[in-house]
Amino acid sequence: MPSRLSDALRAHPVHINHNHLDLESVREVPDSHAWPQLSDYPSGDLFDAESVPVIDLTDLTASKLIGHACETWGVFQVTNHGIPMHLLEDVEGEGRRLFSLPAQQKLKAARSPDGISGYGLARISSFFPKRMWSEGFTIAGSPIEHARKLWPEDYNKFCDVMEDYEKEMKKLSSRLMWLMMGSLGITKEDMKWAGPKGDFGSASAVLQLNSYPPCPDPNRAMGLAAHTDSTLLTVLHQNSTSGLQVLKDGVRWVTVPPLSGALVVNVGDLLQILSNGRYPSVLHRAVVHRTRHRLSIAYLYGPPMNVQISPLSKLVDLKHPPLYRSVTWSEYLSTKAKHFNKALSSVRLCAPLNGFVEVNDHHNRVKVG
Ligand SMILES: C=C1C[C@]23C[C@@]1(O)CC[C@H]2[C@@]12CCC[C@@](C)(C(=O)O1)[C@H]2[C@@H]3C(=O)O
Ligand SMILES: O=C(O)CCC(=O)C(=O)O
Ligand SMILES: [Fe+2]
Repeated sequence: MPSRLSDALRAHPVHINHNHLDLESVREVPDSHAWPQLSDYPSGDLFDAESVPVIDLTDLTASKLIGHACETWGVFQVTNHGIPMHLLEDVEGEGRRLFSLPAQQKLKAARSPDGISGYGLARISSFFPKRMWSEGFTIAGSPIEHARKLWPEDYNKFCDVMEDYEKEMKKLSSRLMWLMMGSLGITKEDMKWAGPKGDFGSASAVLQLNSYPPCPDPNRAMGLAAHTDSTLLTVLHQNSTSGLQVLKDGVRWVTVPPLSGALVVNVGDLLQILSNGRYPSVLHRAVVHRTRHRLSIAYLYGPPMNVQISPLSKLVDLKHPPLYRSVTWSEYLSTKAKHFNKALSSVRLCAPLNGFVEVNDHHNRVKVG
């Protein structure tokens, strides 16, 4: 059974031609990038009656607020999270430096079909007939091999910043996990895989840098198509240009506004499984802007590759039967690579008794063009 992320994904190579159009230079959206139908659900923006919760992590009631946000939104923003502002600026700066390299240089570090790290289009691109208006760079483990291809003489700064950022994100994600678990009444005794110190020391994670160049006709293009993350949770830093939208109550897209210094936290599919459906993963997408370049950095956080994740026994009883079979992150990523938005339903055991519709059911109704 694969114990490394790279081995888990090797079984499902994704063949995408990364040698794509230079999006910065085109004046019109070409047919290859024109999405026929972007109005699957209305997106309110300025008229949104309610907005994504913003939670101060030093608030004594943070755990309760987070639990409520996970149940009702599947996403929230955190402030006072302890990540130094200069590190957020540095990671954004290094991301910008990478994406502003000439296309030919970036392609030297292209992700291989059976690889996980490197430059290229989003993995989910292969499920869509149209191209997305974005490019990405994925880091799993050390970034050195790919960074060296981008900057043969000058890769240290990039690697140092990314490694510092990953270290800080790992600590923050462990803290967020306990705040989430606390809100479900789960303690260290219930989560042995959190390790003897309870710090989720052997958790796995991937860092994904996303770049969304300005687009001449943003209503016809899609930055990153609607998806849920296969994670326990994702921590996202976005620059000052908005674009991230979440599907609220299965009926409308709500923009997550950039707040200086705040970080966005998403519930992923594995947390939906672990919480036995109490905290559903959030369907989200990124739209693009006519004149502004958008950048985001996602820290995709999951359990150790080979730990079986199943509904926590404290959350299972006669009224709440287990909704999912157990699955490792490694197996789940392979399933996602094969079945995309049907992955969660494919590990489902039975329909919920409370009649609530799981987010995955909405996926099947999202028009993908
Ligand atoms: C660990 C992973 C999650 C991810 C697939 C991947 O193997 C590496 C990149 C991740 C990412 C980032 C952009 C959106 C997403 C759906 C994708 O295409 O690649 C996620 C994947 C995921 O969460 O399933
Ligand atoms: O750019 C964004 O806001 C979303 C990125 C995202 O969803 C991802 O990397 O998984
Ligand atoms: Fe995502």
